[in-house]
Amino acid sequence: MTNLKIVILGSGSVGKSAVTIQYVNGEFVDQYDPTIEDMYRKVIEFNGDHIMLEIMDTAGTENFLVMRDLYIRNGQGFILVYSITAKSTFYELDNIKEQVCRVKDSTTSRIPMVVLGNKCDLEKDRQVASKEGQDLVEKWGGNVDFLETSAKSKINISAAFDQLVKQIRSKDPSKSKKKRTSGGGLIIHSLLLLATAFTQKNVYLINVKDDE
Ligand SMILES: Nc1nc2c(ncn2[C@@H]2O[C@H](COP(=O)(O)OP(=O)(O)OP(=O)(O)O)[C@@H](O)[C@H]2O)c(=O)[nH]1
Repeated sequence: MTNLKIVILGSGSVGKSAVTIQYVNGEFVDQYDPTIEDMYRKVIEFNGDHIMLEIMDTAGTENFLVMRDLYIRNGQGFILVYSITAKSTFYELDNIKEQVCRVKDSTTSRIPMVVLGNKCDLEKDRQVASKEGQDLVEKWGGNVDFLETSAKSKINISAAFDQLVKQIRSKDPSKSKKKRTSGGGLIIHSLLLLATAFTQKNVYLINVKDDE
């Protein structure tokens, strides 16, 4: 089974955990409990294949920002979340996107990325117009998807992850490389995979939540 590593990024209290838990467990968490880091797993079917999603829900609070580089390095796809009720969380996305591109040493055209304007059930408290979200991803270029979501009302939650998986599959650089990989290349590739798995074990062991 293929494993895909997804990282959820965004400021504190925008709903990263709520979106993830709604997707994985189908329930809405009402109370606010700041995340340090949590890892969730969910098996999905995509184009006839079974895929294990490993979803890393990261900390939005300042104290844990140094960990972000590590998660980004290991991630294959990124969900950037802001809250439509807090303008500052929207402004923060430019920095987060830059950080992802810097750590991955790549651009949005090659990095699978979806932007979520969460808490869209709170229309009366809206501070960020839908068009601002759409304009942001257009400014970034590279076919980044944008959706407004509600973890509470279960709006666009599955769609967000589906779109990300679709991007990971279509932007996957290994697909084009596979054809050209020689025997030596394969050994190096396997060693790299082993090294990555070892690093990830250390990272993910901190606090693993598992829906299995
Ligand atoms: N109305 C509404 N509330 C939401 C929604 N998503 C999250 N919340 C609430 O917002 C608060 C923060 O949600 P979390 O999921 O903990 O936010 P977070 O981004 O993981 O926060 P950190 O762990 O600090 O990074 C909680 O009280 C949630 O119940 C939503 O879609 N609608």
